[in-house]
Amino acid sequence: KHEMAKAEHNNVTLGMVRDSLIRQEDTIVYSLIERARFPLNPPTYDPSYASIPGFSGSLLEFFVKQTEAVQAKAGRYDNPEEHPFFPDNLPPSLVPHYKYPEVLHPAAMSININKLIWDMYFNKLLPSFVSPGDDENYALTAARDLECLQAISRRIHYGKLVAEVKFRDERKDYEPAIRAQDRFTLTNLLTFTNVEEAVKKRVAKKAMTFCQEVKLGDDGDKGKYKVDPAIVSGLYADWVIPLTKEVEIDYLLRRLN
Ligand SMILES: C=C(O[C@@H]1C=C(C(=O)O)C=C[C@H]1O)C(=O)O
Repeated sequence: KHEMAKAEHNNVTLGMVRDSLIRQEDTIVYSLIERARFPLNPPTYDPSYASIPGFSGSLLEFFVKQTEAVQAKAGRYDNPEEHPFFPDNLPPSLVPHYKYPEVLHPAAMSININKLIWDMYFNKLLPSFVSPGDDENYALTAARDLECLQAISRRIHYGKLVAEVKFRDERKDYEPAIRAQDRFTLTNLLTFTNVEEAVKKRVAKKAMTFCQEVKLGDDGDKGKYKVDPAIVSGLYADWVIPLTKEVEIDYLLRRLN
């Protein structure tokens, strides 16, 4: 059903987890492409745009909170790989409980850095890759924003599984650093610069491939992309990779609790 089911029997490898991270790159790139179909559409984020009875906040916040409530009832957040942006007051799941294997240390449950992801997305990323303007498609715009947020959040919080596999593989190296709560040593242990470089290169290449305007015949206007590939690889370099490592460290610091 998902990577963590395999980890239960200790047969998940770092390579398998990395394969999932690679597959998630596609989802993230495509979600950005779909959001970039719309301009910024500022009223989506303006609390004074719509007066929704019984709700105070922007249309975007309304859309996310309501969507997360429905998805919670459908069982989405029973999956340890999924993290809500508004975890307080989420309704309980209404579906038969799927027994997810206890792969991660229980302390993993308390790790949710979606506030950081939310702020990065709306304050830094969104203005950098969509065109200014307003086409009044606010509900669709909010739906595309949530797709981007959920894809990015899932990838970053996968750092918990990456950290668990690394811990199991090299317990003797990680234990002393965890007991010392030594962030610096943990960061050195879990960092694979060659892998990070490969991630940034591959993401840029995927953006070049997925984002290009496909023309029949050769009418020569090369180089036009739906989303600037440099912005996509910049997202990984500046946010996705650093925040994934933050999750790895937060998880490892709690691993021996
Ligand atoms: C996710 C991992 O941990 C770190 C984070 C990486 C990333 O976010 O892409 C890549 C390599 C590591 O520095 C990994 O080792 O695969």
